[in-house]
Amino acid sequence: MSLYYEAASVLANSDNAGGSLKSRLYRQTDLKSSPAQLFALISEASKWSLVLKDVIEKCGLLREEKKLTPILALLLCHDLIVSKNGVAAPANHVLKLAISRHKARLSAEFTKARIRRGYPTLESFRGAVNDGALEEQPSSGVKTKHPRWIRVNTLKTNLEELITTNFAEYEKAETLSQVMAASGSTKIYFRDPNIPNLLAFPPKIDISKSSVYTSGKIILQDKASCFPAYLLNVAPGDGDIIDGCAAPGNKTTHLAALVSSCTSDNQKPSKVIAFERDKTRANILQKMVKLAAADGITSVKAGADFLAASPGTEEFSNVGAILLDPSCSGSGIVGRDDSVQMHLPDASSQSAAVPGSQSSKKRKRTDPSKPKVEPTTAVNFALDDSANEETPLEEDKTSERLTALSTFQLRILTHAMHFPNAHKITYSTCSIHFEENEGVVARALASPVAQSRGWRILSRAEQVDGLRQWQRRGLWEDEKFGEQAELDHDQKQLISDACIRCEKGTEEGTMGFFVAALVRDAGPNFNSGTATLHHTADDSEEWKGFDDVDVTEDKPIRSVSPTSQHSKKKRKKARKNRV
Ligand SMILES: C[S@@+](CC[C@H](N)C(=O)[O-])C[C@H]1O[C@@H](n2cnc3c(N)ncnc32)[C@H](O)[C@@H]1O
Repeated sequence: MSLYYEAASVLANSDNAGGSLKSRLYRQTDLKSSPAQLFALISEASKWSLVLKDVIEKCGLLREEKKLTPILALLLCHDLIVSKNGVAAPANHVLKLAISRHKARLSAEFTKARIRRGYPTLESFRGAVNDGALEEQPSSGVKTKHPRWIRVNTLKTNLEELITTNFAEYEKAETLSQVMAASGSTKIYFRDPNIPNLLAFPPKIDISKSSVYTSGKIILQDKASCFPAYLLNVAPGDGDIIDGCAAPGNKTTHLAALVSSCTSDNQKPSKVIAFERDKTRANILQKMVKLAAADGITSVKAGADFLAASPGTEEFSNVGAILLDPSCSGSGIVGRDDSVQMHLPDASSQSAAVPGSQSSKKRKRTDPSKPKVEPTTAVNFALDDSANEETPLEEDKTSERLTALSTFQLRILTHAMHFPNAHKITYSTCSIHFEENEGVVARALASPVAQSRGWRILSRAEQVDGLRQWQRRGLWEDEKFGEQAELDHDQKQLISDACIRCEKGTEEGTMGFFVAALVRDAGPNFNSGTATLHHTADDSEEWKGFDDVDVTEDKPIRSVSPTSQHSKKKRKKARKNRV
């Protein structure tokens, strides 16, 4: 199948696959074209689609070329008249022939469209399109821009070096809102006040081809996604650290950087042990770890299920901290390629402009003196947090699915509590749902393992500087917890205040996110050696049954709710001592 047919089929998404374009391409294994090439074609064509839709309609292309669907026409027209590389097909290819015979008319209409919009040169037109200046505003009139967050990879460079070399031409902005409102070509950055070594750049900055990215000196990581590793507050003597659900590896490499920065020469170096159950994603994880120069510190357990790791074994005897970022609904993800919205030409359109139609309306003029910005034809696959979810489920918010996910998440969290020398855990999701967030944390705190091992929530006052000051905290939804009678107001208040939330579409410029830290005050060696899952003295029969649930996100989950599995009495007693 040609590149264009493949791109059209991905866009048509006839299987109704969930997730962003990038994650769909990333998952599809039967593609002939490279996912990166397909992504570049689709995202570039989408940027121009508002313009090209008019051009195609004015030429009456779809009436004359019956072989072309609106999507194919748009992709081909983009490559024929916008892309510097032209149509990527042999000269006698049926699609190339179909589009090429209209080149003169399409080019003429394209020129008229440019002049009508007030751009004297093609380069100024390209610049405006790349900056998103031609994008339609939503009907609300409010368009939230999401900054491009960049974490400086301190395993390879440092912040000072980066801003005096790679970003030497960039000016420091005073506020995040300045950056969020800036065009992609504006050279400014904002230094984040909450997370060290984190910078925000204008939303449309294209960094994926730059050597600073391809060399691993920077990681494209949303601010919220930096919270878990930082909240873990890695300290000398913490021992090894597990990342239980690691791919693609943004938090793993962040952890490795933090571990490395607090390890002194005379100390036994700590290791990051990164579990990833999915083999394909584990490959990406391995690449990311290597690129970030975290491979010396990190041991990747490719294809390994964290739930199958036996806490009591020698291999994990030195594990002091655990980061858990399990699969979730992905409802907080801000897909950067959400902007892959094609304005498709109407097949029945006439060659003359329809009065009052979009095509005949005047478009906003932007400053044509803006510096030239080349459109990206990059085939470099920039990996950011939109790839964190292997099966994002934005559309799927049914309570049944949330119950299944939270059952799995609770299982992961309680499993981590069994590691004999672990004394801190962070639990995070990129979900906005209470059931996957505060609900899981509250239920984990009430579990027998939490009770017997002394796990409690890390209060806001105890949190690391930067996150303690973060204003957006957890919430409590009685009706979704279903066991509210057993937690009093103060306990709910303590949990929600200790939990950290981020909301997408706000002036904080983050994705939707949740994180909480759980700690054991007794510290390392507490209860040492007693924990082996399913065989601990502290696991009640009910919780053992619960631990046995076979949970994979790809299949429906056997419905075993902890509510049905527990005697209310036991849970009430447990909760009383907890929180
Ligand atoms: C939300 S993603 C993690 C994103 C990652 N922490 C990052 O920041 O780049 C969840 C990952 O956990 C993996 N996973 C889910 N269940 C697992 C398990 N039981 N053991 C190991 N990995 C698991 C999934 O395959 C997926 O790659």
